[in-house]
Amino acid sequence: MNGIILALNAGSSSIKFALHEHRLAAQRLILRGAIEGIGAEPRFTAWQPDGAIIDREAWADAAAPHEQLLQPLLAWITARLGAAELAVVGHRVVHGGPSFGQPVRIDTPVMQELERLVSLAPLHQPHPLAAARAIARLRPGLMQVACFDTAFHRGMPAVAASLGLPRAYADDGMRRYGFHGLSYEYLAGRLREFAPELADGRVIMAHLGNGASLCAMRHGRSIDTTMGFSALDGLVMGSRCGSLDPGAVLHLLQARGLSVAAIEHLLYQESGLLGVSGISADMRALLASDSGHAREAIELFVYRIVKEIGALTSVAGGLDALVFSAGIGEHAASIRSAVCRALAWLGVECDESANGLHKMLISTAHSAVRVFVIRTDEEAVIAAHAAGVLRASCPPQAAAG
Ligand SMILES: Nc1ncnc2c1ncn2[C@@H]1O[C@H](COP(=O)(O)OP(=O)(O)O)[C@@H](O)[C@H]1O
Ligand SMILES: CC(=O)OP(=O)(O)O
Ligand SMILES: [Mg+2]
Repeated sequence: MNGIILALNAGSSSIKFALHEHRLAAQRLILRGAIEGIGAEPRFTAWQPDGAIIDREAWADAAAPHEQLLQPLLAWITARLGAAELAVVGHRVVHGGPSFGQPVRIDTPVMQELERLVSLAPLHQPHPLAAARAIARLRPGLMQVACFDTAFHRGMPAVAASLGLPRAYADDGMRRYGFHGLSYEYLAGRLREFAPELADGRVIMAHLGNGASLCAMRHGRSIDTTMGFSALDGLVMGSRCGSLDPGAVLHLLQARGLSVAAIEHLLYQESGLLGVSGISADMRALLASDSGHAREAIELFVYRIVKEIGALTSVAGGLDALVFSAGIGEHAASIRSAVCRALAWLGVECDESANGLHKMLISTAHSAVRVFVIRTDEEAVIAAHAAGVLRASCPPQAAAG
């Protein structure tokens, strides 16, 4: 099976994409791109594999939602591809619910099942579904594949997945699912490549982007993670509060009289770094600010990471390696440094000069825990999964190519 694979990753504040060529069962990156700052100042950028910029422009008006940005994105991709044909489109779908534990071809029943999960991930789930519908209209017959953030955590021990609710609710799919699984799958693969002696050990990965979570791994598999039933749980994020006493939700409903829609908006869109700082959900803006509220927001962000690393270290029975990734984890040296300082009791020792240079290994030779910065690539995992589903659907003689 040969052809071009489009991987689409609609996150909460960005749409990232990549084009890969699939030939002779190997994948080659052609280009990658992103629309960032969605909801504030959408900017489109496309890069060659070596990082050179192909195109950069401000796009549409500030209020344009994900859906409106898809049309110009698809037009740009089509123009760029020229005569080359897309063979398959892979989508990052945040929630697979109880039904989907591996990548699946999107058809009408799958689409209906995924629509039912929108309320569990209102910031994310609608975007790939809207994209899949738009692509089906423009290119009927083109195979589309859903790749799930939740799938990586499917094998989590039952005790880690339990919400502690009565059994009937658990039987009905109310469990801790975990997210950012495509990123964790990529990071686990990379760690195995360059530090195979650590890949089977006690590892905590920190995916710190607009959405943020931690994942504890043994043998490269998830044993627990900070996000749970929804992508609201765990760490403080750009505009999500993270772990919240459920009593606070009852209070908002009963004593404050907020509607369900207002509470959903409050918890997903108005809280976290944005809510605490009153300035921005964007870590860059907070780091550049001299406001006391921005400092408080950053302090809370770091505090929750440190606290949850403590909990996950207990679950893993110790810590051999800590990996920072995603927008903040890859670029914000001061955040990494603050987390490492607070983990000195675990024997974590950051090499500040390597950290400042964003080197891949940022712990000192004496550190009891090796600390890495690894650039994540969810799109590469999406492309590999999409190619796998396409290959599996090809007749054997075609699949040989
Ligand atoms: N150089 C940087 N310094 C600090 N934070 C950064 C930097 N670059 C990106 N970020 C932060 O990364 C976050 C976005 O991460 P990303 O993984 O791209 O998000 P998404 O969840 O939309 O995929 C934002 O908070 C942004 O401020
Ligand atoms: C699940 C999630 O929070 O994703 P993102 O970080 O892309 O918002
Ligand atoms: Mg992301």
